[in-house]
Amino acid sequence: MTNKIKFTKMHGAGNDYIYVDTTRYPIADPEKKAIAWSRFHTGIGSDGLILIGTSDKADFSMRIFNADGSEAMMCGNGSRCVGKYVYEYGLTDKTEITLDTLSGIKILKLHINGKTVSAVTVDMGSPLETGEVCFGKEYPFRSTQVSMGNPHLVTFVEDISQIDLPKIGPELEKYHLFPDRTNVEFAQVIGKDTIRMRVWERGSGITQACGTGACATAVAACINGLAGRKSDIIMDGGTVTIEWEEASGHILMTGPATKVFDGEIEADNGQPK
Ligand SMILES: N[C@@H](CCC[C@H](N)C(=O)O)C(=O)O
Repeated sequence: MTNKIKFTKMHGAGNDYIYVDTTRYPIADPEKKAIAWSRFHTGIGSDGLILIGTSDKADFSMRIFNADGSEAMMCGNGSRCVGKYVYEYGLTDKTEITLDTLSGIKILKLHINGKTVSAVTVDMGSPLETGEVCFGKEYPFRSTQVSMGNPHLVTFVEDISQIDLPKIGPELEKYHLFPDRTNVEFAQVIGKDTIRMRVWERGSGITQACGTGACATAVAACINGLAGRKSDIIMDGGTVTIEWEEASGHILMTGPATKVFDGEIEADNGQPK
């Protein structure tokens, strides 16, 4: 007998994940499912898998698995989509939702348009660690490390179109200074408080957008005097607005959340027998 699981494909600025309500469909071996289902030819195709569940500390919980099966502490774009999912699928009628993640409890404020959620503002908390990295002769730039619960390495360059992201992304992801690997962002200031950013994500490769990466980029820009406390981060798949609140020290991320389709998959699809 096959065990069918209902899922929803959603994206935040093009960063696409498979979402499963685990209160209805508990998922065994999520690491293996993330690998199998994220594959484009034999699975559903995605940047990873996001599990929505219950929590004794918050309204809902979120777990995020990259396409290589590794579990991450936080997902900015995913958290906005979880807000849209729980509201539009009737799991809550609240428009302010608490979300339990491995990186702490995040507060989601839903922007409602009729019966749908058009955008979400997430209080991402404070950036945890920041620091400068110099690579000496190996790479001719200075980068800024920022933790948004998960690790980011942000490098500002004069011309982002000159960056060979498929080559340098995986090299920096696994660079010896980063034992837990890192997400890699290259960014270019293109106007006042307007930054173009491209990302190589730890565990998923090039994605169209990264929410925590956008937060890290805005923080790095502010620390390095390249932007003020509020900036627009333009990524391949869309734009998010990041505000680093002075009073609280928290980062507020506002951006879109979009449903693509609902589907059903056999639980063992794509997995080695
Ligand atoms: N795309 C996400 C981040 C997903 C996790 C990341 N690849 C990691 O391993 O830390 C986002 O929108 O924040």
